[in-house]
Amino acid sequence: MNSFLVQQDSAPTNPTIVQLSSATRLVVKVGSALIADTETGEIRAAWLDTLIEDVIRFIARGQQVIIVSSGAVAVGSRHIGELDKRLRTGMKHAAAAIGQVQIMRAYEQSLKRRGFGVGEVLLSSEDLDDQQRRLNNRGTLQQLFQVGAVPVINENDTTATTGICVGDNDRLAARVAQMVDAGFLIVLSDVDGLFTEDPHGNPLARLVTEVRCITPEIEAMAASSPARYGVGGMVTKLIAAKIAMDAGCAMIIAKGSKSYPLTAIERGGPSTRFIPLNQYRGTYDVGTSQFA
Ligand SMILES: Nc1ncnc2c1ncn2[C@@H]1O[C@H](COP(=O)(O)OP(=O)(O)O)[C@@H](O)[C@H]1O
Ligand SMILES: N[C@@H](CCC(=O)OP(=O)(O)O)C(=O)O
Repeated sequence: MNSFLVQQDSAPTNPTIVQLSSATRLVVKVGSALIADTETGEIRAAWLDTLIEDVIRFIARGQQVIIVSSGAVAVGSRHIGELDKRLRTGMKHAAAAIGQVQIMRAYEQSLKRRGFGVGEVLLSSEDLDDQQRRLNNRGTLQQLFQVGAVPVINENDTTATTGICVGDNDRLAARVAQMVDAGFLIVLSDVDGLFTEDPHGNPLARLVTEVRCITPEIEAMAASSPARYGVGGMVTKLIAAKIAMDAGCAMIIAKGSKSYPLTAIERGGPSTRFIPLNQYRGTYDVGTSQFA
């Protein structure tokens, strides 16, 4: 049997409803193009409100939700008049420092309207590599849940340079999911999921709805990002999927640009689901590495 299923017809829905309610803990990763308008760099506050409503609904049913949010550079660039250019490292740090404040303010305002607080957690690669730091971060996240604050994580961009950074929030989110033993990592992006090729390059590319094993064939589908602020494209999302699946966490990639993006996934909207071995209900032949 194939290790992935390609959606063959034009119906924009998944055949299986995703049971997000089954997880105690979820990590939701928000891509730059969702939080910041791609043309103006302005925060998409109305959209953010609908995401937060979804998050609060999950919390109300007893789940813990951690948000990993990109967008600091995209939002900050607008404030330093560099929206149209690829930024040099120093300028990127400045943009991130400015943008991060704006983003957190938007999360805070939206959560406050619903009676919740927000906790900003900025992580570097050392925070994830070092066991003691990982334990400290886990503890902090747990405390935030207890006091009714939703953790919003980003990479500590002002200190991140090549070699000492995670580099993209797909991997960061996967490592956070691993750190907190999340049941689901939901990657909200500007595409419905993994396609057989970059759909922006080939409109005939087909959506892959389910991946049980990241084979070289799957890896060959992924390209990097043509977007101005997106980092890594599908390449880093597949690396993230590997990290998550190895940790027993299912990962979902879905387009998050419309209102209530988590509700859309739960209602069976289009997505790619990466299912780890421990959640797969069929049989797996270790000898042939095949699913049946
Ligand atoms: N096989 C593929 N399937 C879907 N998207 C792909 C693929 N290969 C490359 N991409 C690109 O990846 C982009 C999403 O990644 P990115 O721009 O980094 O978004 P985000 O900000 O959500 O992380 C898509 O817009 C698409 O152009
Ligand atoms: N830490 C960066 C995000 C980098 C990143 O991975 O962006 P994206 O590919 O849009 O998730 C920022 O906040 O601008």
